[in-house]
Amino acid sequence: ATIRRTEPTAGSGDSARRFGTQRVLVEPDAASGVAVMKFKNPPVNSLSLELLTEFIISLEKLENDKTFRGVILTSDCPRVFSAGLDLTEMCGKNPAHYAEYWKAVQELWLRLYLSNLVLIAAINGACPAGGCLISLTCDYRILADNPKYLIGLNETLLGIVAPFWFKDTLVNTIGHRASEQALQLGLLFLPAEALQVGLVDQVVPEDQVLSTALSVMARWMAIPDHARQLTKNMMRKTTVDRLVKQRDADIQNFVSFISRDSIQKSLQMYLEKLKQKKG
Ligand SMILES: CC/C=C\C/C=C\CCCC/C=C/C(=O)SCCNC(=O)CCNC(=O)[C@H](O)C(C)(C)COP(=O)(O)OP(=O)(O)OC[C@H]1O[C@@H](n2cnc3c(N)ncnc32)[C@H](O)[C@@H]1OP(=O)(O)O
Repeated sequence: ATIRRTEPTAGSGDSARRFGTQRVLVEPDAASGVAVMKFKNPPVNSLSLELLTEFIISLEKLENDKTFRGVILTSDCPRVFSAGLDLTEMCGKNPAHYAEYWKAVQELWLRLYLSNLVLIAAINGACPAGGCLISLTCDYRILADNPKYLIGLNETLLGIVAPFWFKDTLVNTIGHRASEQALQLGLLFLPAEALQVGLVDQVVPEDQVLSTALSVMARWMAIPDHARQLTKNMMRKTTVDRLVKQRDADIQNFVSFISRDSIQKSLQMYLEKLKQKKG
């Protein structure tokens, strides 16, 4: 993927020179040190290998540019934040592909979860499974108050299982008992329920998600970076190290699990159901 610069937005000067890749738009505002990263992989921002790769490249570019201290993650696709992992990457492929794909999923989580940036999820659409995981890696989550925008780790509804580091991220957010129930039942929460259980930090009208994210960002960026970053690291490093210590085993575990005939059948059936739903 190549990072492309696009023309500055009208009347904004250099600080809003947009850049990004085909599937990840980056709208940086150097003056405030905040960049907005938008997933743009229509129709539902499914986390394909390409999107994961481009996301990692764009995130790394922002982390290496000391101008930026905070990033807001949001969607350029209407009604959907992200539909989660791209199911077509996990069925009908070969073990080598599954391994490559899972390594990219791990990489995205590792980079987001321990990022030195302030990360705020401006959730402007449905946020199941892998989409929910991305929002959980952020420091703060704002969800649009729309009953269609469900959020949760619903993997069991597909007949698959969220791996331990998905589980750990949820437990770190909503606690063990709430996570135990949510993961086993594959719960997708309505905005009010997500707020109540602590899965999101704020629920606001749809047209206020981004402005709310910007004002929350200002509050987080008022904290001296070094102190905040060390504190974030203290809170999250044990969780991250659990995966780092067994990344290859986790990949092998994924490949053997996803390659099972029964799992392949569940995923195919689930994809078919998604397509019938439209018919
Ligand atoms: C012990 C454990 C060991 C190892 C680990 C084991 C397994 C690893 C996996 C565990 C982690 C998995 C995480 C995941 O993210 S799995 C993906 C789960 N995602 C979902 O369940 C969401 C499915 N999608 C939806 O519910 C809806 O699409 C959504 C997001 C609400 C939007 O609805 P709508 O706007 O009506 O759009 P459509 O449903 O019509 O979809 C449009 C189009 O997109 C296709 N599509 C939707 N979601 C996905 C997806 N996740 N991947 C690929 N494609 C998707 C859909 O089929 C439609 O396609 P079409 O061709 O008909 O246009």
